[in-house]
Amino acid sequence: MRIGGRLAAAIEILEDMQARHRPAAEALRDWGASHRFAGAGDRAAIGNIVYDGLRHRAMSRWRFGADTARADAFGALLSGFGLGVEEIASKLEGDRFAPETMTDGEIERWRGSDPRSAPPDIRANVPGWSETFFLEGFGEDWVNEASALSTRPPVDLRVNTLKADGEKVERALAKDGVRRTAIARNGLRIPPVDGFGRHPNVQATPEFQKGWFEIQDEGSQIVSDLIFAQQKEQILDFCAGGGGKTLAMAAAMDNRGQIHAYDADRGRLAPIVERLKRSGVRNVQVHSDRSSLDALKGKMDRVVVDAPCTGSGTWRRKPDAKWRLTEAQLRTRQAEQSAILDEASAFVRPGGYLVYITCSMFRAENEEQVYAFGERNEEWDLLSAGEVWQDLFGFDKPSPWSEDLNCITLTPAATNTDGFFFAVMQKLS
Ligand SMILES: C[S@@+](CC[C@H](N)C(=O)[O-])C[C@H]1O[C@@H](n2cnc3c(N)ncnc32)[C@H](O)[C@@H]1O
Repeated sequence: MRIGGRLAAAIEILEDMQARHRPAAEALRDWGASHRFAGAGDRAAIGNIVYDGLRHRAMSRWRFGADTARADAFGALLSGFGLGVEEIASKLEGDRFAPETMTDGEIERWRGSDPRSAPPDIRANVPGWSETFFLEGFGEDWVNEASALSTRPPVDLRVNTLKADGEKVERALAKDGVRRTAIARNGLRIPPVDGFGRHPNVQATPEFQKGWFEIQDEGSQIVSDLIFAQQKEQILDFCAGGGGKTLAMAAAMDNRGQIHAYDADRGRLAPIVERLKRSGVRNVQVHSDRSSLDALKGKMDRVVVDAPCTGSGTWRRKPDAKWRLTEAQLRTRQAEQSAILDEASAFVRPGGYLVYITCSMFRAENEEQVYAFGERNEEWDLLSAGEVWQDLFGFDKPSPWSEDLNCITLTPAATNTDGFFFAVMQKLS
């Protein structure tokens, strides 16, 4: 397919998403199933236009003055791919599969609009309602922080130290352009792709099948490190999901001690079994039944709450989610988070630790939850995650956001990772 056909397909998919309120991955998959002639390269290229269209949606629609899939898709080529107006016109010329090229009116509107004069939420490419929530956490830096969520993400790998080391994996994937991550100790990174490029399918490699590495964003690796899981400890991973952090902790513990992995949603927990096997993890007990946790009350050295959240820290990877999220959903997540913190805290032994993690950028889901928990429960102390950071990563790495060295927030702008929040509290008695 030429660029015109790819652009037309992206517009069709974006229209479908808008009309049926469906996630991008689902709309792309259905389009692929009904257009079997399109090869892997075409699908990836169409995906890039769709995802960049969603990443830059607010600014594209503002500049074109149109709330349309067409504005998203042309905006993707202009802002995401960095193509010029003339360049696009010449690429579409004579292509019978291309959509109508940009009209004089559209070009005039695009060129006549100055992005710097756009309202802050447009410059940040986020929903208007979220401005207040970004402002609470990042103050006058909020537009810079939020707009970094519109960049393309890398693919990050965590070397599974139970089976391999960094050099071994780096050698095996050298042709894929992997390099060491800046902060995470066992991380490798394949940088974001340009233009129509696509990342290699590293999950298809024999090294992945052998369990040498996992796909895990560097931010997720860093917070897994900050949990500071110690060999011989008893740890409850209360929101284990597919086990991303469980696996990282198991490797940090060198398969010693015991991790109990639980999730309220059995479907989300299910993949963990296969992943544990592939990774050679032997110190994890999976609990799909809540009642099987009863015997652990008051006995755990650490309890990890990787809470359900808005996922605003992952908008680089899931830009459709930012346009679907509502303030009401954020409020629902907050209520869940405080209930889960209260429930999970009962498993911590006196002197033990409660770790709270989200992949949200919003203070309302992060510091506010931790401070409110402290007010409800006086026998807990908020510890300095900043000191653990310095012990683990030193002083020469990109710095996370931290009001007081206690809680830590990673962001694409600050640490070049997905957005993550980390806090740890100790039970005094
Ligand atoms: C951010 S995800 C966990 C991701 C996972 N820890 C990882 O690293 O791959 C949050 C998880 O919390 C689970 N969850 C939601 N409500 C819960 C509850 N009341 N108790 C336990 N888990 C819950 C969800 O099913 C979801 O899998």
